[in-house]
Amino acid sequence: MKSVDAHLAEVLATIRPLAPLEMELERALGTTLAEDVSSPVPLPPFDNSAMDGYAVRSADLSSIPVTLPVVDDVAAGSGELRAVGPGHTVRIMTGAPVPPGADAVVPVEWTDGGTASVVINRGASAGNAIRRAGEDVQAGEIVLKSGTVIGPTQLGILAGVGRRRVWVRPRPRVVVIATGAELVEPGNTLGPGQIWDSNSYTLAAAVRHAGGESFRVGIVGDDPADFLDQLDAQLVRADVVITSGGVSMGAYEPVKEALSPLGTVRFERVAMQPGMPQGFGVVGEDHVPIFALPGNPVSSFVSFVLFVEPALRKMKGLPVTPHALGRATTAGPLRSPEGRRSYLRGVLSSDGTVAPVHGQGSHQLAALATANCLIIVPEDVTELPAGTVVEVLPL
Ligand SMILES: Nc1nc2c(c(=O)[nH]1)N[C@H]1C(S)=C(S)[C@@H](COP(=O)(O)OP(=O)(O)OC[C@H]3O[C@@H](n4cnc5c(N)ncnc54)[C@H](O)[C@@H]3O)O[C@H]1N2
Ligand code: MOO
Repeated sequence: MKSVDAHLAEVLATIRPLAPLEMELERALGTTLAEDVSSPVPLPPFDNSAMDGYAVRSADLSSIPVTLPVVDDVAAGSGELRAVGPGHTVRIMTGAPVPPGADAVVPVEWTDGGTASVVINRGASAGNAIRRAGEDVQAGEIVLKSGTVIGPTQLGILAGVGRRRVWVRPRPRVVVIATGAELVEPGNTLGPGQIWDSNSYTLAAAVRHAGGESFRVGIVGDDPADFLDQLDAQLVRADVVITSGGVSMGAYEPVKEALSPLGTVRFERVAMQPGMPQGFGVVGEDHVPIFALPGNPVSSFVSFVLFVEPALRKMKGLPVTPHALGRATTAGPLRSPEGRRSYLRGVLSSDGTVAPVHGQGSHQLAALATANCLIIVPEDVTELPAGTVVEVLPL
């Protein structure tokens, strides 16, 4: 059997980072910056007031209280500024440019709030409540480097330096196709032998969680020709395709039957539990990568975590580092099949112990939903007593 590590290495050798494209800022959340972005101007662009109050010459406040005539009013956005001469003051609002002559701002709370003249009850030294031009960013300074994932605050600084469009590697577009004649869309009534399709929901959500854009395609039955038709129709909008089901040894395995003859998708047994049957390769003229994941709900999810998530990172242009594993002490005994690496579903507690959830079958989706980690049991280990230190992969 092929090792988990060898399978991941083969997947990553096929996957390429998506080509950068120029995108409207509004759409750029979750994408990866593909250029260094600098500011064309200093930020703030001009000295401005940090408070609502009065712009003064600090030397005029040498004896307190002092009454000064108010010669102007400057709101944020004011373009025309009258200089503050000796013995004068100008009423100023937060964010408004500091007029020439003034070297300090006195907050309104330290005054009687007058509009024609004002009584100032407290002194202020030069620079008080003034935000200097360039204090945040110098003109020409790089504010975000290529390779940064754009979150809300990164989007904010891009707007803050005046960008409308940016070069990014987009979020991978992932088409998710569930296969199986027994599957019914949730919300519909189950007939005999039927179950609700959960995999396409889990996988599409996992894609979004990992920073991709997912398209859940309606259920495909057990006919390989129908599957190929659906796949063909979807390829135009796919950077990657994920299918679930139809890859093992049964009489009706549409994914395997449809893709095997192409010669570009390999179906193999990977030495893991769950998730042993795996298909991976490329399809269509554009060689779109396709993950043909096993149908058991826990198997398809674990396969996503181990193989698809790193592939999406690579497509986004991010470094693919090995999964960050933690260590924990087992709260109960564990079992694992000989020769396969187990990813048991567990609950990791803050005291550093990890307990396997009740229900370790590959079909036990409810048990999976209670887990917060995968407990890794190496290939050569079949039993572990309680109290053993194990590696865990947080979910
Ligand atoms: N004779 C053998 N039988 C099986 C083997 C084997 O090596 N020899 N491998 C087993 C393992 S391990 C797995 S994993 C599964 C993989 O099966 P398939 O990928 O072909 O998936 P299906 O047969 O279509 O479905 C398996 C199971 O999962 C349920 N399922 C499928 N799709 C969904 C969905 N979208 N939502 C919810 N549940 C789904 C399906 O009803 C089946 O119960 O094969 C074993 N058999
Ligand atoms: O390898 Mo299967 O994935 O046990 O359920």
